Amino acid sequence: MSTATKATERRSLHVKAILGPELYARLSTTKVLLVGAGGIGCELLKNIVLTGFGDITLLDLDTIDLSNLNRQFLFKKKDVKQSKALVAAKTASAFNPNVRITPIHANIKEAQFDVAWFRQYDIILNALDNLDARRHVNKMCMAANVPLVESGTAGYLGQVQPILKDRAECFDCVPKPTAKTFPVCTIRSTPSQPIHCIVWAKSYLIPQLFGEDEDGGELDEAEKQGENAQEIATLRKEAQAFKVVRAALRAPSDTAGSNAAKMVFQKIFHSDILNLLSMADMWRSRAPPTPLDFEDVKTGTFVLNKTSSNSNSVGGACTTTGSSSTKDAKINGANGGASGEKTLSGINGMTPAASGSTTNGGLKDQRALSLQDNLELFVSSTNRLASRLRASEDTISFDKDDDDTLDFVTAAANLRSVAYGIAGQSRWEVKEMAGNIIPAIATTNAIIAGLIVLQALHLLRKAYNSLRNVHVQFKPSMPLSAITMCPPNPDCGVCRDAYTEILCEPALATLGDVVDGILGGGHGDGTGKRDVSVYEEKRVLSDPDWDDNNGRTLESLNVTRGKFLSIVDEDGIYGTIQVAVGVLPPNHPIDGSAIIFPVPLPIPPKKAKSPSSLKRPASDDDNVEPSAKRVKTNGSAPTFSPSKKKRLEEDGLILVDDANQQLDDDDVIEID
Ligand SMILES: Nc1ncnc2c1ncn2[C@@H]1O[C@H](COP(=O)(O)OP(=O)(O)OP(=O)(O)O)[C@@H](O)[C@H]1O
Ligand SMILES: [Zn+2]
Repeated sequence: MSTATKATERRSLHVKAILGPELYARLSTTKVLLVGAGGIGCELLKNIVLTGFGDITLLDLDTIDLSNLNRQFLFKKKDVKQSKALVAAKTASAFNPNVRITPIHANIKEAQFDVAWFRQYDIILNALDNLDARRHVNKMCMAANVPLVESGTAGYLGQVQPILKDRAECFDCVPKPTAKTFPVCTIRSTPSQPIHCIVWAKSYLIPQLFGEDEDGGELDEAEKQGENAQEIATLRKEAQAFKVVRAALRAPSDTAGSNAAKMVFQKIFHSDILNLLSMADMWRSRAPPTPLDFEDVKTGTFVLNKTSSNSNSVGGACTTTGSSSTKDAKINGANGGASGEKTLSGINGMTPAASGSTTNGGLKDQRALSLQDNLELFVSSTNRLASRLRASEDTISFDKDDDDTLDFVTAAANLRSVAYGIAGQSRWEVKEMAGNIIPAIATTNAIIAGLIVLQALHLLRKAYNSLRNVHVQFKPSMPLSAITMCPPNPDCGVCRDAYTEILCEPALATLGDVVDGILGGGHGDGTGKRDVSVYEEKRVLSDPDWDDNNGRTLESLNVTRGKFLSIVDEDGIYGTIQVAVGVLPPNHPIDGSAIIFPVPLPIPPKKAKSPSSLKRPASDDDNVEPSAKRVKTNGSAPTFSPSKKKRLEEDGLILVDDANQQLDDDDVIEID
């Protein structure tokens, strides 16, 4: 026996003693899937290897970034840009010579990872950082009936949730916390905090300048609806002005394009602010903004309190009750002493490293930026983005890791902050706020990874009474709270559905054949032919009054491997049947049937509810009813031209027209 093997044996003595010989022996053949090799994933991989799990599949779609190295300790600097799954598997294999780790560099949502693939595992451990992937794995685990341990951390906070179909709540049983919301007016007209300016730059300005062109359709529509004509005229003027600067940003750099950055600046920080000032009602209870002037800022002669003289009231009063902005802010060295009295430093927003200086101390990203710094950054980042548009990119959207967009958002948000007398932010802070980043804490990840293993062991032992939802919380008196599992939410649109699977050739199987086959001919099976609607995600493929797609193949409807058909009972008597689409086995005869149906057919549970409370198949982000009254589709996903509001909402923000408006709690903040 080699020395290494002896050392491993010695080390496993403790684990064996704790787990007992039976469970310990079982672990070596237990097939575990670990999804995510990031902060939690690295800790967890180390834990399960050392616990004695012998057959691990590790899946992650990403490559290693330099910024991962502070906490994802399975990676070294030389590994940057390599696959996380491959490197983590290689590093952790050395911890136990008996472990087999199969790395997969892929997205867990890919079609190849269908229900049959999930079913091969004894347990699945999630170490993900986004809701979409979490929801996907949760649903696949419901379909495959495999236990799952879900987890997440956000700074000092963390959570572990064991999930087992029919026994405990699934990930979607409980609505997630509502996203941070801002009234539209606060973002568009009356910001009072740095975050308002950052959201404006990231979610409004970037799409306006670098996103898809707006067709003005929504204004035509608003006009038809008889909305305030004057306000619509103002918005049209604004849209027209955006068209001009958009064109300049795309024009060759030796023509109008050379001046594009200045044009954008003058439009958004001068003309638009003058327009806003003309709405006198808006500034009755709050300090008005100050228009900025490009040349004055550039030459250092800009004076902050140079207010607008235009005071025509055109209404448009905003219902938001934003606090008035403080106008005694100072511009930090902005004017090179030209006026002396106006200096806007980072004020509250300044990091210690940056305090007192614009040029020295701390990391480059953490220093406070002067007004002139911001102007320079604005011009250079606008020019960089414009040259990308001219070169090849049709549209550019914000990405915290895209330096050009981050620089642009930093500069634009800070310039707007100057206009509104709000504290400026360092690039670092803007990245954190715009990217919704909560700094990851390695210790929290480590605690959570340990708790995941404990819950996984309970699941494998079938010690269901020992399962707990565990929270790591910021309470010194009780840093951990363990909550007894709740039964599934009877209204959950994911785990209360009946899951089944067909194996088929999607190019031959028709929608009608699949649905008829699943419903079956009579009692004791799929409960027979009845009025149903059929969906794929949010697409309606058929309903009792519309069967145009029934003769079409699944392939032509884009319902292929890894996807689900949801069969919803229109009378509200039975629960929804979720039909997972899988592939025919390799030995299936060429002249065999195009569809293999499950035996026995699924029996959807009877619902206690009235037809009026019909629930659509769960989806991740809207509250549309399930019935066939939704957008019908011939197979391709419906396309929208999202309004500005919608786009802002897609950024994770719910925009309300009025600060008092009630919100649905369907939207969620992700924790990572
Ligand atoms: N759909 C997915 N399929 C596979 N892996 C995924 C998927 N979504 C997220 N992941 C992986 O989950 C891991 C989450 O880890 P973590 O929260 O530490 O994120 P990170 O990207 O490493 O760090 P940061 O976001 O702070 O830069 C990441 O490695 C990410 O690539
Ligand atoms: Zn559920």
